[in-house]
Parts: sequence; C-alpha cells; structure tokens
Amino acid sequence: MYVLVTGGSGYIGSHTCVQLIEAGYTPIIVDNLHNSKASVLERINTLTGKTPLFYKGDIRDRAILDQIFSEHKIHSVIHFAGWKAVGESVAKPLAYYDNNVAGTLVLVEAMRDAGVKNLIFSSSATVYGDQPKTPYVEDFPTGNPSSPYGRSKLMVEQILEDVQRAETEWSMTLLRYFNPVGAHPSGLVYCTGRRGPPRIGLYFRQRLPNTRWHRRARLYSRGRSG
Ligand SMILES: O=c1ccn([C@@H]2O[C@H](COP(=O)(O)OP(=O)(O)O[C@H]3O[C@H](CO)[C@H](O)[C@H](O)[C@H]3O)[C@@H](O)[C@H]2O)c(=O)[nH]1
Repeated sequence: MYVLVTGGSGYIGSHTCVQLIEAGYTPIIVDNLHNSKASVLERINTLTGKTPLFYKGDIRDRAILDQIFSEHKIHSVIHFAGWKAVGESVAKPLAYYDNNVAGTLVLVEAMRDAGVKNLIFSSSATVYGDQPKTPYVEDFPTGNPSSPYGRSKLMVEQILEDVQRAETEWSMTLLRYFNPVGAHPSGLVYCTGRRGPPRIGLYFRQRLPNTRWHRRARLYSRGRSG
C-alpha cells in the first residue's frame, strides 16, 4: 500500500519511512530538500533493504502532486513538509504562512481531486499556547500560539477540521508533539537539517551548573554530541 510522505527526507519523515517499510507499506517521498538531503534514502535502504520512491519537488507545485497521484494509487498522505523554526518564523512570517498554510492547501486540493482522503498532519504542541496547568493533556483546548510557526500549525488544523466537517469521508489525524529529539538506534537516521530546532544538547549543557559534570557532559541531540 502506497503512502505519500511529504517532507519524508526530513527528520521525523525519514524515521516514519523506516517504520512504514518495516510495517509493510511503500512510502513515496516528496520533498524540496530545503532542510534535508537525498542521501538519507541510502541510509533508509541500509536499514530496511528498500529505498523509498523519491520526488524532488515542492508541495506548492500542484503539477508535481498531480503527477505523483496519477502515477501511484496512494492510500494515505502523511504531511511533514513545512518550516519549523519558531524564531525564524517571527522574522519571516510570510514564508511560514506560504510554506505551511498555502502549501497544505495545495496538497489537500490535489488529494481531493485524486480521491485520496486520508491525511495525517504533523502539527505541533505549540497549538496549545500557554496553558495554566501542566502537564499538558491531549484534550486541552487549543490556545494562542506565540509565533507565526505555531499559528501556521493551528490555522492548518482549523482548515483540516473545516474540510472534514464539509466532506465527512475525509479522515484527518493531527499529531501534536513536543520537541522530538534523538536518532534512530542505528545512528543512521537523524536530524540533519540546517534549520532548528536548535542544538538541544548544547542548550542543556549551557544551562548545567559549571561543575566537573558540566565539563564532562556529552549530550546527544542530532545523533551526535551537540
Ligand atoms: O515547503 C517545504 C518545506 C520543507 N520541506 C521539507 O520538509 C522536511 C521537514 O523536515 P525537518 O527535518 O525540517 O522537520 P521535522 O521532521 O523535524 O519536523 C516535522 O515535525 C515538526 C513537529 O515537531 C513540524 O510539524 C514540522 O513542520 C515537520 O516538518 C524537510 O526535509 C524539508 O526539506 C518541503 O519539502 N517543503
């Protein structure tokens, strides 16, 4: 069964492709390589014995999406393609709304026209905004995200909910995770991107008290000490 993974050569997308192959699915990746490298395909092959089909392209390019949907009988789409750096989104809000919101609109229209109506969207826990209580739980209401990145995720969630209400045959799933960190146990698949989240290991180390433990600490964030 074919699953289209947008942003599938990125950090979470590449782990997802490994899991999909191991579960018997055939992932097809569309990624513009803005924040990843095609070399991850070889590493996925080393781990699973299979190389995902790969299209270098942008989800805002309707023609490439139509080509993919016409060439393969796709069952579902897992949508990771997007920009994700909170700080950068404050400086470049238009780019974030264009990639994350407008890109998703093009994708959903192409899916609808191809009759593919199963979508899993990589959202973010930032949609909860600041809540008065911790720990956050799934059924908290969404809040006021504090950045254009967070707002772009919330906007997409709301758009998908509206589409699902209007056309009830859609299956929409929203993944709201907090900062993912770490690498595949093999060390072959990890966060290679140039754009955030920042080097979390380094961030923690800078905040450790200045003891010998601080000096000796080796923390692993992008699959290497960071
Ligand atoms: O318009 C775009 C923007 C990005 N990408 C690609 O999308 C992938 C995104 O992967 P990253 O490694 O940059 O991001 P993550 O896998 O860490 O993040 C994913 O999970 C996050 C949640 O923590 C956010 O949901 C984010 O949008 C989603 O991409 C990259 O390969 C990038 O090249 C595109 O193909 N098109």
